[in-house]
Amino acid sequence: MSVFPPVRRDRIIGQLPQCFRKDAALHTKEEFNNKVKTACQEQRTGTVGLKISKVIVVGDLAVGKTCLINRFCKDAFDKNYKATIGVDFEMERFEVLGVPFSLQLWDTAGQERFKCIASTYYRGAQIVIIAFDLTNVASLGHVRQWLEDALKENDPTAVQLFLVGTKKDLSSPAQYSQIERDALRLAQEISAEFWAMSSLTGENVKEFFFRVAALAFEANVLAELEKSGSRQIGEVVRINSTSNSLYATSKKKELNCCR
Ligand SMILES: Nc1nc2c(ncn2[C@@H]2O[C@H](COP(=O)(O)OP(=O)(O)OP(=O)(O)O)[C@@H](O)[C@H]2O)c(=O)[nH]1
Ligand SMILES: [Mg+2]
Repeated sequence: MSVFPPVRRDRIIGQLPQCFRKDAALHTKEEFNNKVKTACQEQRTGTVGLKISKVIVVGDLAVGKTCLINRFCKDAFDKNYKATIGVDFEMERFEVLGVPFSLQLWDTAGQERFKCIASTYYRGAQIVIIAFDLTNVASLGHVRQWLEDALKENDPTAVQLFLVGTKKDLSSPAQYSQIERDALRLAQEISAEFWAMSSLTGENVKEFFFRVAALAFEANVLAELEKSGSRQIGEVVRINSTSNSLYATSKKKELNCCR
C-alpha cells in the first residue's frame, strides 16, 4: 500500500506540456523522449516514482514568488504583501505518464535581511526558478545575481533553469513587449526557459508548473536509465544531448562564469 495520498485528478500529465517561447526553451520537442515513454510503459523507471525533486523559487522581494506558488498549489491569491521570512515549502504530487512524481516547491525570501537564512536551503535543487516582475526592470537586472547565488549551492550542469516574468496583468502591451525582449535575450544567455504569467488572473501558471514537472520527470527518468545501464533499450542516454536541446552545448560554458 502506498504511504502517499492519491494524486489529484488535475495533476495528471499524459502529454509533454509545450514551452512558452520556442526561442527560449530548455528543449522544443513536441513529445516526451521515446526512451522515457517506453520506460514508463514497461514500468522501468526505477526509483523515480519515489523521488521528490527539489524546486527553489528565488528573485527580488515582492516580485510575486509566494503568490505564484499559492496560485498553483492552493488556487488562491492575496493582494496584500506579506514578506516571506526565510523559507516556506509546498509539496505537489503529479502523475506523469502513469508514474507518480513529486515536486517540493521551496518559496524563498527576496528581502536582503532574510537572504542568508533562505540561501541555506538552496542546496540540492534540481530546478531553479528565478522570478522577476514584468513591470520592474530592476528586478530583471538582478537575475544574474540570483542565479549566481543559487548555483553556488548546486551543480550547474544538473540544474534546470527557468526565468519567470510575473504580474503580466499589470503590464501594458508596449511595456510587456519591451521587457520580454530583454528577458528572452537574458534567458538565452543563461540557458533558461522563459515564461510570463499572472498569479492574479492565473494566466500560464498551471501550464508553467506542468512544464516544470514534466521536464524534471523526463530528466530523472533519463538519468535513471543511464544509471541502470540502459544498453537493453539502446545506447546510453545523455541528458541534454538531443539536437532539439537549445542549450545543449552552451550550458556548461555559460554557467561556469557564475561559480
Ligand atoms: N497584480 C498582481 N499583483 C501581484 C501578482 N503577483 C504578486 N502580486 C502582488 O505583489 C506583492 C508581492 O507578492 P509576493 O508573492 O508576496 O512577493 P514575494 O516575491 O514572495 O516577496 P518576498 O517574500 O518578500 O520575497 C503582493 O502584494 C501581491 O499581491 C500578480 O500576478 N499580479
Ligand atoms: Mg514571499
